[in-house]
Amino acid sequence: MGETIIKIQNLIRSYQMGSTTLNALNNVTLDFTTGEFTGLIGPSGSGKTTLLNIIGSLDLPTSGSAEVLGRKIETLSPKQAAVLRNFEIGFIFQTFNLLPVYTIYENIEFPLLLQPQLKTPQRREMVRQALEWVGLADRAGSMPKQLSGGQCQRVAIARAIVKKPRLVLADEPTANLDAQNSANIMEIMLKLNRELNTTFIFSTHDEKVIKHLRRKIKLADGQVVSDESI
Ligand SMILES: Nc1ncnc2c1ncn2[C@@H]1O[C@H](COP(=O)(O)OP(=O)(O)OP(=O)(O)O)[C@@H](O)[C@H]1O
Repeated sequence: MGETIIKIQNLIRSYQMGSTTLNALNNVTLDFTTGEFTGLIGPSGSGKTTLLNIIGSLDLPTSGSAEVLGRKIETLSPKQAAVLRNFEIGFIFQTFNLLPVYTIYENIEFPLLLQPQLKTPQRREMVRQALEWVGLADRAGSMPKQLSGGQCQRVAIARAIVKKPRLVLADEPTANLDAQNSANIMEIMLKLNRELNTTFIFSTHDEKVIKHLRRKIKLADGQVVSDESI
């Protein structure tokens, strides 16, 4: 059993829609430990992205608490939340979110520039290593538009892991990929999980992701309806 790194307690995230309140998350209590390879699974609108966003300190609970890597998300100032994200959490999105006017190298280097203590030679070595992890060492000088969708997602993975975060949050990472590319990026993430013990939490309804998960948390209408580990 690994160390508990995320503790979610009685979490509610609601949105006011005119006179009605919609509970995107409705009393969620969950723990996550180091080295998990876990998915939040559920139909559209079940609250997967909302939960990932709160864990990633991109959003705040309405009530309840979310403790992530020793910090209570609901108590962080915007600056403290940014520090947590910049230093300790990697993000992967379904739309890749690469910066189109920068090279692949620069895209991967970008999160390292937010850590001023890292000097150029260190950054260069870290980017080189991340490119190798995802099999794109020969494309450092390319622009995102010269790469396929699968290659762009591999760049996004490299960007997420270049700072060796303890936690990677991946929101529907295979949504825009075909079967072969999905298998490929899952293989890369499994390898990172195995070799660096990086904790991965996915939001997904893709069977190509689900079949690799060691823990499956099903959400429906903002609530946890099952939580199974193999
Ligand atoms: N900014 C917002 N304002 C109002 N309602 C919102 C907002 N963001 C999310 N919601 C609502 O919260 C609920 C949960 O949304 P969420 O995006 O977390 O679902 P999801 O499971 O990730 O869905 P999908 O698989 O489609 O991405 C939905 O009913 C959604 O409409």
